[in-house]
Amino acid sequence: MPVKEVGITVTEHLLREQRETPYATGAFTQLLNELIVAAKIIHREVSKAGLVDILGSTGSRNVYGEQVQKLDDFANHTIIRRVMHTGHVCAIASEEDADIVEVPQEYPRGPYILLIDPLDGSSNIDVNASIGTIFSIHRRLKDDGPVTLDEVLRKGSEQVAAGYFIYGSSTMLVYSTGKGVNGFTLNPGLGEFLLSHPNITMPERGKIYSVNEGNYAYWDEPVRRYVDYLKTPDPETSRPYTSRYIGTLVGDFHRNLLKGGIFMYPADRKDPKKPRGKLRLLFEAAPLAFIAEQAGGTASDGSRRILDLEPETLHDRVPLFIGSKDDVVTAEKFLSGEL
Ligand SMILES: O=P(O)(O)OC[C@H]1O[C@](O)(COP(=O)(O)O)[C@@H](O)[C@@H]1O
Repeated sequence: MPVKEVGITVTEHLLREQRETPYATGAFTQLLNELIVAAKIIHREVSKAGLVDILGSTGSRNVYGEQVQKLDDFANHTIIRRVMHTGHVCAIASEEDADIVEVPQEYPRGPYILLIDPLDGSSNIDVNASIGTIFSIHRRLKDDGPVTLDEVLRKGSEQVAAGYFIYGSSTMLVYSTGKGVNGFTLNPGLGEFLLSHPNITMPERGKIYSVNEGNYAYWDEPVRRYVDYLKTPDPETSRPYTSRYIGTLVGDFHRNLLKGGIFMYPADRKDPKKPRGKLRLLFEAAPLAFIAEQAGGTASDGSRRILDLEPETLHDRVPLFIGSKDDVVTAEKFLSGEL
């Protein structure tokens, strides 16, 4: 792969990848281009959120019993509407929808299944902190006919692509099709995502840890010991690590992707209904694990590789330890009792 030219548009980058993919039909490029249009529309609403009636809740609750924020709803419908008519997807699964959203038979349908967390970091929408959109793309198993749940409940290692948009100090797209990770920044003047972070690689070990320490009392003992270890001074291992926690998975992951470090959302005993933590395997953990591994990092549930986990239901939750390889491996050693 020739040296990436910073500043090329994401469409040019996609077309180059397409040219290097013998069986490519252009369907994937067009699907991602529609996702990008949806993200630009969401970016526009996010950037003026304080001025228009799009903050606050819709008053309804999602499949997890969480308040649905207006921007959640807007993002969900914007993505589904844009992607539905491309002719390249046969089904969409969203964190905000209880069931699979199948593309009606009368619509042109394609080989891809799109999974989305339309607006990640809902708790940060009203306070102007970074939020994001996470996506994961699978190729369907069957040639046609109704899409069945087993075609959607797939291991993360079967993803053909994954990525996220982050709406922060700038709006960025970070994605991978399994050939490394690249980052693009939206130039609002041009309305184009331009290559700004070619071939992102995650440092082997970081100096940052991100976790909601407010849950400390509810963690298992090994998790507490690991976090205590990170806070214990030892210059040789750059400890104590610095604590950083935005409370938006995409934001915390993105920082650690660029600077190194570990993000954790361990299982906790706070809510017996959620023994396996808060984050969703299909919509959050698997797509970010795909990016992490493509950038030389890793992701586990504390003992097993996230990309090997077989989802049982659409809305499975999973503990998540993701980031620099050495840091996640050390965390796993604490959780297994080796350390
Ligand atoms: O407020 P908590 O418990 O620390 O949880 C924060 C985590 O929950 C999330 O907001 C969950 O995602 P959603 O906003 O998509 O529901 C993550 O982005 C974030 O890492």
